[in-house]
Amino acid sequence: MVAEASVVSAGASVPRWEDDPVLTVEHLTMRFGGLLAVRDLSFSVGRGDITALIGPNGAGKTTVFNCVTGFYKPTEGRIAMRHGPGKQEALVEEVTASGLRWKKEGNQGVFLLERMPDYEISHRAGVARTFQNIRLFGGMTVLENLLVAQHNRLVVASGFTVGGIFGLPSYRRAESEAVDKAVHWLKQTNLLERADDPAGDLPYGQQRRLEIARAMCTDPHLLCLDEPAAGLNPRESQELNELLQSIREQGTSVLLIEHDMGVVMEISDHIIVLDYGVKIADGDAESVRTDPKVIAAYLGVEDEEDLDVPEVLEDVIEAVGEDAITDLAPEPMQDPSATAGEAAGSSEGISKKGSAA
Ligand SMILES: Nc1ncnc2c1ncn2[C@@H]1O[C@H](COP(=O)(O)OP(=O)(O)OP(=O)(O)O)[C@@H](O)[C@H]1O
Repeated sequence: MVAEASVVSAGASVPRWEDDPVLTVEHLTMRFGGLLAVRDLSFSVGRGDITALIGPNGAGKTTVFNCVTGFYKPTEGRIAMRHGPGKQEALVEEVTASGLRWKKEGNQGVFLLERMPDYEISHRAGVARTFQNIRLFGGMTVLENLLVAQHNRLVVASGFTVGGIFGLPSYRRAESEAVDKAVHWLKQTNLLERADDPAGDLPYGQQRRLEIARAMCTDPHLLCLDEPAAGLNPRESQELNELLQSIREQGTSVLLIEHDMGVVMEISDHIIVLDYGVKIADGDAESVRTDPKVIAAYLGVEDEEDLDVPEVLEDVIEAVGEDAITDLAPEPMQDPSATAGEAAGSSEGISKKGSAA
């Protein structure tokens, strides 16, 4: 059950994700040579929400993920991650103007991800990700994979080796906390029984869950998942839904790219739809599901098809030109019993559909 999608703020209804965003993407553009993969894209990811980024193949979803997680440097745009509640507009503007990459003040913090290298994005800004293709250490055990994810913290606790070699109490404490955290996420992902098995021996669905567990061991503020349901059977997809909802309940915001609409519509608080690198819809599941632009993008509907022009007529138009057949076309049939309003309504429906494609 997803939470209420909007809050009333200063008398106006503002979507919750605009009011308390963990991440804002503003005017993001990404070019690859002559190819414009993402064009002037802006959206917010609400704190504590599951947000889905969807769209047909090649729409630019992974490119957006790669910009957010520092694998690509955007051509233009600002990507602001926030720790602590609220929009923190003043702090965002201050960091932007100062040329700094990030700034923390008490329990608040702003991180401009487009200025940060990928390791700082995960380590400082608290953004973790998984990939379309599973990237585990196949020869290590399941537990070791989760301890490697906490390597930075353990290295610091070891005083950069000395404490680890001599087994200082601070290191032993950090090591035991790391194991506790790993066990917590092994339980959450139903993998505790496989803790000592090589990760490469796990079935595909379990490897996907292990990737999520590994990302969660870094205590992220934002978990980015690239097609987590790809290749899962229906039972595994259902388990994934439950896992992601439980991650949200434990306070981590989730941003996911997903083609499985069953997963997206069931668990998402907020959905952003891309097509050809441009945002075509942004709202809750219900508004996106029924948006004609989204339906058209997914079905690959062209204007003419949308208006029910038969394929043969398109061929004729191509052969003789549109002007030549306009004169021949009969007047549209009208039900004599229809009122003027109904007739106007039906033509408006068509024009809306047409403009939506
Ligand atoms: N490194 C790159 N160099 C050149 N072109 C790229 C690169 N990465 C992505 N593209 C192009 O950018 C466009 C968007 O690709 P992207 O992978 O972001 O789409 P997507 O929505 O994630 O697609 P899919 O659902 O198939 O994964 C595509 O035309 C793709 O070929």
